[in-house]
Amino acid sequence: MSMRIGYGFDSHAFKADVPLIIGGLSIEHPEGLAGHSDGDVLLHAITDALLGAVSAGDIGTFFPPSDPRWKGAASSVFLQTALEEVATAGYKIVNIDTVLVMAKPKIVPIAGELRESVARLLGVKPGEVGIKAKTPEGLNQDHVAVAHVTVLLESLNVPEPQSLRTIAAEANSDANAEIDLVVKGLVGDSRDVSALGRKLPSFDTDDLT
Ligand SMILES: Nc1ccn([C@@H]2O[C@H](COP(=O)(O)O)[C@@H](O)[C@H]2O)c(=O)n1
Ligand SMILES: C[C@@]1(CO)OP(=O)(O)OP(=O)(O)OC[C@H]1O
Repeated sequence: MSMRIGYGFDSHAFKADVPLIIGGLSIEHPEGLAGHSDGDVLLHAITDALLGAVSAGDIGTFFPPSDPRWKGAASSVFLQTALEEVATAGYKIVNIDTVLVMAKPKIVPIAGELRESVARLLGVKPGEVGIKAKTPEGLNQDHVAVAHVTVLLESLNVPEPQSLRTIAAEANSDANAEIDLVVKGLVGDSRDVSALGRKLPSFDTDDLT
């Protein structure tokens, strides 16, 4: 089994009169996050962490901010593409850990809901998602939301070539037994069908002496 680690970061400025969406969750707050898309800072950082873990580029290479198709888009669309890249590379998520940095709103009271939302979007259990928060103390960034994300992946369970051979051999012998049964059903037990499908000499071998 092989493991991969990914790291993602994003930041968005707060903006009046837009909905605040973090981790796919609508949060009651007087301001939302500015962005070309819905500005979901956490889903953008998770998307980059997943893409980075499988060396598949970053969110902007798949969804350029210059492309009008992504104006106001739900960030779950970006996340879905990153999940497909992870699966195509032959990996699945082990766990994910996050830090949100913002002065307001307080994250801890809604951390449970955030975990549920992110876990649902990722197709993992809530216990595999960590949500933590910090204020931007001393950074003079009270009007900005920042997200840091790490993700751990492990390779999908692909059978070893040896067990594939065993599966093929078993399937083959099952098929042979089934053919024997069908032939017996058709011609009855009076004929020996065990040699059907095998090459036999067309002359009597006793004649060889
Ligand atoms: N937006 C936030 C920021 C912080 N918290 C919680 O407060 C704790 C103290 O934060 P400091 O940045 O002052 O160290 C932090 O550990 C979080 O539990 C929060 O809920 N939401
Ligand atoms: C998500 C994209 C999609 O156009 O735009 P934004 O919502 O502006 O988000 P950002 O994290 O600044 O940039 C990544 C872009 O790909």
